[in-house]
Amino acid sequence: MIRINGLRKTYRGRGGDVAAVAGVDLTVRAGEVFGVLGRSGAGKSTLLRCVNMLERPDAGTITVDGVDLAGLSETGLRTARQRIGMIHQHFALLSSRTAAGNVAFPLEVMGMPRRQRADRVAELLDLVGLRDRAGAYPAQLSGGQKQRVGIARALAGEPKVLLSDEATSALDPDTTGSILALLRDLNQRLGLTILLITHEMEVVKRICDSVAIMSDGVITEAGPVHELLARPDSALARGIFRLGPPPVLDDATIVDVTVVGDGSLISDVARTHDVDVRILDGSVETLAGGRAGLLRLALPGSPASNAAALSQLRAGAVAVEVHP
Ligand SMILES: Nc1ncnc2c1ncn2[C@@H]1O[C@H](COP(=O)(O)OP(=O)(O)OP(=O)(O)O)[C@@H](O)[C@H]1O
Repeated sequence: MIRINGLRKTYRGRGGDVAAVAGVDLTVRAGEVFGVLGRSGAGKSTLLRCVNMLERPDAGTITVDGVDLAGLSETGLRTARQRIGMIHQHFALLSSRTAAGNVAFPLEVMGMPRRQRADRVAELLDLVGLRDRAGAYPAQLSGGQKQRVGIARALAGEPKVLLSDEATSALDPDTTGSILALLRDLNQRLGLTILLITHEMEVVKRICDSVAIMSDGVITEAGPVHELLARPDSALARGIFRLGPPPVLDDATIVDVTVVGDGSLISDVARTHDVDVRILDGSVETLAGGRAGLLRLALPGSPASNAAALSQLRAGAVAVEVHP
């Protein structure tokens, strides 16, 4: 749905040049929630703003739903942008307009007739659970309600893609949870592809199917969350599952096992090989709706004597690391 190739954007300033995006390739598949995770200054906003050409890249191509954005005229770009919604950290609502008025704004720009517009606004406010606040001004709305208005407005042009620029960073944890749940729901109900940027691992854990980790203008790791968890050197896995250094135990095999699902693999292995598996430590998370965990196990005896049990673990787990 979104293809980014060789993207570069450098800001030139008196203090020197800043390569905000220094060569990025990314593919976001249709219907997925894709998160770009990184610290402040990593280049995430610049990357996102290039995807709807609010920022003109210095080099590289961006294709959204098969359309190469760089090749479009200003008029072509305006049309393409209607198919790419965007929501913002600080909501960017017009304070002089009600919730309904804010949602109506892009429809007015599109030239939709008044009667049809009123119906569409009601439908959009319904979609985000805010019909009863249609007449409220932004100053009368909570942060979560403002973001719901922002989401309704972003969906006005029936976009296929929604860009989210730190949409929950200004919200408290409970409200963050409800906005993330809404985004997930819209993703599933409307088949909406969502590309979001965030500095919060929690956002990735809650709704992302795929993730890219960005640092100093480049992507250091990218892919579906469950595939990244299977990579032994994954920074995502290290960020999600935090275990301390393994203890030193005599005559035991210590093994870290990444599992998805209900973790029944561990009891299967214990039963099949009649081995007294102990769980020394563990971290279990719900990721994009599914369970995943990193469990640190101790099996009595050496790795060689546990070869059969280890091979069953390798066959059933996402990743297995045996400590020397
Ligand atoms: N308009 C601009 N002019 C000059 N430098 C800029 C501009 N926008 C961003 N930068 C610089 O580019 C780098 C990347 O910024 P960007 O905002 O894309 O990062 P970010 O990961 O989104 O961080 P944050 O979450 O703090 O916005 C930073 O060093 C920033 O100072």
